[in-house]
This record gives sequence, C-alpha cells and structure tokens, in this order.
Amino acid sequence: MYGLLLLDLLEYTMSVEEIFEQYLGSKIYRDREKLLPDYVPGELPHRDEQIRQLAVTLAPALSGSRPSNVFIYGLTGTGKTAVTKYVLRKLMEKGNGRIEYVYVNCRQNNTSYRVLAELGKFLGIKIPFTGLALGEVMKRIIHGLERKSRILIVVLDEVDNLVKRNGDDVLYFLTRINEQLSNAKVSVIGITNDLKFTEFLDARVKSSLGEEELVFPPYNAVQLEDILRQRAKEAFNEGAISDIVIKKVAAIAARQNGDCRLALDILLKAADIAERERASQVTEAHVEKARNEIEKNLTVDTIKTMPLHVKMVLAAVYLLSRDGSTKTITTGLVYDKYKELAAKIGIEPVTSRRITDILNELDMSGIINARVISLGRYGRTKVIEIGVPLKNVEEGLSSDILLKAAIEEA
Ligand SMILES: Nc1ncnc2c1ncn2[C@@H]1O[C@H](COP(=O)(O)OP(=O)(O)OP(=O)(O)O)[C@@H](O)[C@H]1O
Repeated sequence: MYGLLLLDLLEYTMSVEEIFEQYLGSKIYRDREKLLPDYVPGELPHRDEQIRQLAVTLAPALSGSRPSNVFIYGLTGTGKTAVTKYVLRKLMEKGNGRIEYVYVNCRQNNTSYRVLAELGKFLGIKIPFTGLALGEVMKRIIHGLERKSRILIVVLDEVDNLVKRNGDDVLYFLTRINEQLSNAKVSVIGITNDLKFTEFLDARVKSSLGEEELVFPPYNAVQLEDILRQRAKEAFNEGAISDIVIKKVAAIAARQNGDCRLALDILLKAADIAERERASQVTEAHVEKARNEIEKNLTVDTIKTMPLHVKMVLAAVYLLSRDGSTKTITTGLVYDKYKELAAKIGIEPVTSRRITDILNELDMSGIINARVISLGRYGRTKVIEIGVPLKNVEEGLSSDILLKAAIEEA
C-alpha cells in the first residue's frame, strides 16, 4: 500500500519529459511490444498439433482448390487467434498472391452489416456506413470477389458475438457463396470461445462451418511457463526477469483456465510497475500488485455490465456489509435492503424468488460467497459475504448514476 502511494506521488511530481525519459532508457524492456496481445511470435510452444492440423486443412489452397471451412473452439487465451494468424501468414508467404485472407473481429464488428462492410473494405468496394440493404451489400461483395479472382479465407474471430446479436445471415451467405462464384473461392474460419452459440445456427450453416473442427485445450502451468519464457526472452533485457517470477505468473494463469492472455497481461503489467518504480528487475511483489490491479479491473468491469436488478441486489449486499452492524447477512435481509433501494430509486422490485436466482448468479461469478446454514427447526438460509474488496464493488456500482446516489445517501 505504502509502495503504491509512494509510486503515485513519484509520478505526480514527475515532469512529462521525465515520464517519457523513463521509457527511453528502459532497464526492464528490450522490446515491450513483444508482450502485447496482438503480437504473433515466431514460435508458438505447445500448439504444434493445432498448427499442423490447420496447415493441413488450408494447404489445398496452394494448388488452387478451396480449403474446407474450419470451426475453431477453445477457452479464452488458448492461442486460437495467434495460431490462425501464424498459419495464415505462412500460407500467404507460399501463396504467391493467389491466396488472401481477411480478419474480422466480430466483437468489434458485431452486426451483419459491419462484418460485410469490413469484407467490402478489404475488397476495395465502397460500402457506406449504413443505408444499403444487406442483399445489395452481398451482391457487391460477390462482384468484388469475382473481379479479384482469388482464394479468399475469411476469418471471423469471436463469431458468437455476431450470431447472438444478428443471427447467422452472414455465415449462411459466406458458406454458400461459392455456388455463385466462378472465378473466386471463399473459405471461412470461425473462431469462438462459446460453444453454446451453435444452438443459434441453422443446421446447414452448422455443418458447412464445421467441415473441419479444431479444439484448443487450456494450457497447464508448465506449458504457460514455456510460453512466458519464450516471450520474455524477446521482450526483456537480460536479468530483468527471473524464473521464479515466470513460474508465479504461470501458476496464477493456470488456475484461471490456463489463459495465456491473462498470463501475458499480468507479466506486462508487473513489468510496467517495475519500470515505473525504476527497478531493474521484475519481482514477485510487482506480480502481486499487477494481479490485484487486473482483478480489480475485472471486478469493476463485470459489475458495470450487470443488468440493473443484479446491480441492485449486489448494492444491497454491499450496503449491509459496509454498515458492519449486520453480522450475518441472510437472503431475507438482502431482499429487504433491495426493496428499500428499489423504492428510493423508484423502480418496481422483482420477486424474492428472482432475488435467490440473482444471488446464485453473483455467487457463481465469485463477487459474493453464499453458503447455506441450518437454522435448526426454522429451516435453512443462505449466509452471504462479499467475495472481493469492498472498494472494488463500490467503484463498479458507482458507474450507475442512480445507484451511486442511493449508495451515497444510505
Ligand atoms: N503457444 C503460444 N505461444 C506464445 N504466445 C501465445 C501462445 N498461445 C497464446 N499466446 C498469446 O496469448 C495471447 C492470447 O492468445 P490468443 O489471442 O490467440 O487467444 P484466443 O484463444 O484467441 O483467445 P480469445 O478467445 O480471448 O480471443 C496472445 O498474446 C497470444 O500471442
């Protein structure tokens, strides 16, 4: 705590020049970019099998034949995007300009129109921001593809976002498009970390998208260590990072579903903190600070995106915890507090049954911990505690103007 305060004070008194100077003569970094999520390294340890399978699937493009569509599934941070970009890059090198690929992130472009507009942009077709009928955009894309006369591989990353929001029109169009093309060929690579979205797909789309399927398993701690060591070699100055630090970061991420994105995120943040402190080594203490910061951001972001009534239930638990006079927070107390809040804000409360469901959801997310206790002949009840630092909950809830006022007044 004291360290952080000192650090803040230090930065507060630094001039802009001094802040910039720090990064010029970095003690820690040789090349910070090598830790950023978009960087695709020259080697991807522990993904040989997936790289090989994807290469085998896409290789027919080199002899002019349309590769099968591929559906890639795996939890967050399992290397799906990195492997796809890695293999495509190698394919482009061999393809002599006859093969092209376009990468569309469907979280950033989460409507059918936007995804098609991205394709249009890639093909050099003018598509206004809005206004055209989808059918017209599709017609223009077909025309643009025919003109180019190439094999085009369309990568739809985080494709579940598109399907959940706008259905499977675009997937249907792209998986059928070859029937309307004579000079060009199109293959689709769909990537997702949410298998449930396939329930929203038309059976035909599902089977054409899944001509080939690739599953990315989570990394274990030892695998994450190897990956981090290799990235660290590229990113850090010699001696700036020790194996103990790598092991600690890998162990944290391994417990979070083997998420390599998280591992790199913690490493980057820890190194940034070390840099700001003008240390010459990243230590375990820096990792701890980085982890707390990331966890805080995660909690705050999760709370911010919760539906209003979920936030209100959490606010009720928060107020009861903050108050401190209530030793045991039970479902009944939460419901009373929630109703009080609803009246204050002027919102119709939901039923107590729904409150029980919401408390279960919050328990699953780890923001609260709920356990059932027996009240002897009075039955059983749930005892609830906040599972994360109170100030993080307050920060998340305060992003809602209505709740902020209600919390301040309470
Ligand atoms: N085997 C690996 N070697 C080196 N870096 C890796 C490896 N696997 C993943 N990474 C890195 O981890 C980060 C996350 O990987 P990537 O974006 O490919 O995950 P993803 O499975 O697509 O996750 P999401 O579902 O969140 O998009 C990236 O910075 C990537 O370079």
